Amino acid sequence: MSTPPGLSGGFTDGKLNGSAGKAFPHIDLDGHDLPPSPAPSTPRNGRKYALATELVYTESKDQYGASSMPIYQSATFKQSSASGGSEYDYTRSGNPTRTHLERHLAKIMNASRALVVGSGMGALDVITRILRPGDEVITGDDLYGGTNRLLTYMATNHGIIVHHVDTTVPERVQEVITAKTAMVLLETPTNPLIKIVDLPSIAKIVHELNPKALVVVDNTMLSPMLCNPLDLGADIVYESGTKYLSGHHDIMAGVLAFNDPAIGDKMYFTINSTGCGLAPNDAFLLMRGIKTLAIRMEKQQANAQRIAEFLEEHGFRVRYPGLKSHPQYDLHRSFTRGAGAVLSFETGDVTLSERIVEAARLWGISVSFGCVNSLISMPCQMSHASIDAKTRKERKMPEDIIRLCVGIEDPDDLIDDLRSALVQAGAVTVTLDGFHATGTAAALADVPIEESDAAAAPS
Ligand SMILES: Cc1ncc(COP(=O)(O)O)c(C=O)c1O
Ligand SMILES: N[C@@H](CCSC[C@H](N)C(=O)O)C(=O)O
Repeated sequence: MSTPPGLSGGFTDGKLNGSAGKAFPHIDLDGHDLPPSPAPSTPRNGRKYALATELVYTESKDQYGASSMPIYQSATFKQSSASGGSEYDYTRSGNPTRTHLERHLAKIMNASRALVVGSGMGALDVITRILRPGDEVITGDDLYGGTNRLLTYMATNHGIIVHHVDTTVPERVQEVITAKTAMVLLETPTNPLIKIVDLPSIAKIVHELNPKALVVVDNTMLSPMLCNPLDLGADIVYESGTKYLSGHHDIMAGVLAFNDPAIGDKMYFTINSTGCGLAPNDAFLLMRGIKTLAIRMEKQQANAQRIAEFLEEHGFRVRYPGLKSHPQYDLHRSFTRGAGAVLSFETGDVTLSERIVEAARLWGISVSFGCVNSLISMPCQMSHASIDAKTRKERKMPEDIIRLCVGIEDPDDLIDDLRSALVQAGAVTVTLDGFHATGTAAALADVPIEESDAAAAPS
């Protein structure tokens, strides 16, 4: 699949695409040529320029022409008459700073409308409120722990039937679609096993078999810089603005985007009714973060590629879609513009993984990702701990898996710190020629990822 129209300015494997710039000179990657960018003047949903340009380009509607939209820190607005006549009345219903951000997001997400709420989970909550008892939801068997928790809550308390299937195989989704399927919820790459879900194929299957079912995509792992699910057949795209979009881990935010006005109206109704819209101050910070998304993602992704290659070269089995060894390397490239900055690897031993994580100095032990500083975590004990141990085992989530979320630091510093942590933890054998993964970690590297994932697929 070629790059969708209007999406020039993306990049992959540390290389910028088209007119947006040149590869970082210190990155020696075996780069891949992207399809040529469409003419940058192709207008689409109000976009004229390459994405990197559109991220920073805003048309301020501020009365004083402020170059950065001010924070309208006001709960209420004076109306010109008792019967209305003013654009805003109350910040729960709408606020100029929030509207400015929403219009900007709609533009960069190729949507006709975008809305912002207090967190990524808040966005999913707004979406799932359209479900009714008896409705069926199809989703993955490897997905963010909080998403799993909310869907489990819906199933337990609101009569929603949730099917967890291996969404990396479109036929598994096809097998469970019925007239009752109201929603197919997809995440790609999956968190934390970094499996790739074929969004265009699944969206096509779902719309053919049940035109009423909504295809919902969580784009948190890629951001609009690397993927525009609405162009690939999604009806609703949402993401955690806490991650790449804001980029500094200083706010929580959630973003929703759609093209169908009826969907937008329903989502807005819920946001206004429940009062979960993003506060003006956070809207300001999110807007500020978005302007540097291209440059942050470019650096984070280039760093992630270096780290993934470093680990693989030293005998670890690494899950990262920028590596040719990833079983779905070509599929990922077919509908995205880069591999992102989250990767995971296994050691085969929980205690060993704990030792590595705790020996790291530069890498902070923290949940979340998409931020300027690099993080290391053990998903089964941290981000995915809300999935109970029995379910984790059934879904064959490796308890020892280590997730790395790569930031913008100097990559040599990150590699040095990781190397020291591996040595200190006893995860590698050091020889005069260098060092190599040892014991179970080394043995794991001999088992192709597709084999262990196939073993993990629920029957
Ligand atoms: C893939 C994914 N989706 C959604 C969320 C939820 O976002 P938030 O933490 O902003 O609620 C997270 C992380 O929290 C995530 O990793
Ligand atoms: N204690 C939190 C954990 C948040 S995980 C954040 C992020 N999505 C990640 O994958 O690291 C919770 O229970 O939700």
